Amino acid sequence: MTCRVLDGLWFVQGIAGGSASRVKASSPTGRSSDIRLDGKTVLLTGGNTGIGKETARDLAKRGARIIIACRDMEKGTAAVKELVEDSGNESIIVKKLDLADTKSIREFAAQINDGEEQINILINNAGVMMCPYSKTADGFEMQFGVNHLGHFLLTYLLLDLVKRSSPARIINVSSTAHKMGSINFKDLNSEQSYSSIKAYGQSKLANILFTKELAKKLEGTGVTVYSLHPGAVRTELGRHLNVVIRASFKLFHFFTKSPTEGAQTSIYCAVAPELETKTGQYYSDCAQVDCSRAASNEETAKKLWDVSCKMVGIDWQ
Ligand SMILES: NC(=O)C1=CN([C@@H]2O[C@H](COP(=O)(O)OP(=O)(O)OC[C@H]3O[C@@H](n4cnc5c(N)ncnc54)[C@H](OP(=O)(O)O)[C@@H]3O)[C@@H](O)[C@H]2O)C=CC1
Ligand SMILES: CC1=C(/C=C/C(C)=C/C=C/C(C)=C/C=O)C(C)(C)CCC1
Repeated sequence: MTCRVLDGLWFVQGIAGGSASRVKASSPTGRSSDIRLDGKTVLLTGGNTGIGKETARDLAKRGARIIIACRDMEKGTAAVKELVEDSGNESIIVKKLDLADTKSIREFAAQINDGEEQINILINNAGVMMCPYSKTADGFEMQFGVNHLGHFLLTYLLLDLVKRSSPARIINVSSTAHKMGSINFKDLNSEQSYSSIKAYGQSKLANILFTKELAKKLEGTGVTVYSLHPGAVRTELGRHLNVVIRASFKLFHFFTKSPTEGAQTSIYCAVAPELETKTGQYYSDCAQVDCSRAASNEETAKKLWDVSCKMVGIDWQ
């Protein structure tokens, strides 16, 4: 089977991407991608809907074994049924993972480490955006807890398996919203004051800082790491946006991407051969792009790493 995902799809650089121009979504070399993933295993968080489900669909069509990690088993089972039917790939499974609970993350990782022989591609995709103030089971602000700390701990717990599966890739789905955030070390959990948009920005900035620091630590291991902005994509992520903003997104439908289009940069980071020698970079519309200065600050990245270790109770040098 040949899958041509990068060819023939026209992407919209979303409103959140800063430009409304249409760009051709092709790899830097302009090649379409018919890469196969037979014999490879992909683990993807939040794969029951949105960008995650479309990423899973594509990678399943390439022959990979797919593990969808999601918090709602009913939704996850429905997604697996749909993806198996569509792709003809029966090697798609769902496992329970609630990133808002470190106990669930540890249980999930233990099951994967016991039951799986390899993880060649780990896609940290799940996310929550601009929710009303709430805390995870461990008392972390929800967006920082799920989007950053949950994936930080998950990656740590799966890393030996990922390393043993090298060449392997870790992909962190961030956002251009990282530009609106800063890491507020004095109040990471937004207990003193909460802005839902700043907290989202902080969590997405943390995704990029984590990517860069992890890439350095993994140099020479055969495991490469990427972060990305998928574009402004019509998914359930906007469920907490107010009605006016949602209506504007509907009105300016032309400037947003479908979930299939929004999945392309994740797929690109997962399969593009030209990325094999690259690590730690940030991508958008299937091309490497610059992230903010704050996201390139090595001191902040190191400090965030150390604080994150303390918060989730691990020693990760
Ligand atoms: N849509 C967009 O325009 C943009 C999206 N992104 C990023 O893309 C990624 C995917 O988002 P998108 O597909 O749009 O959003 P969706 O809301 O459609 O999907 C998010 C997924 O994350 C899951 N999730 C949320 N909280 C948890 C949790 N505690 N534990 C496990 N899974 C959880 C959701 O599960 P459930 O179905 O149960 O809620 C869902 O499967 C996110 O990281 C987001 O920040 C970045 C920039 C723009
Ligand atoms: C909820 C919802 C919508 C909006 C989703 C949006 C607007 C998501 C934007 C996310 C961004 C920009 C994230 C950046 O990191 C639609 C499609 C209008 C349809 C109705 C339901």
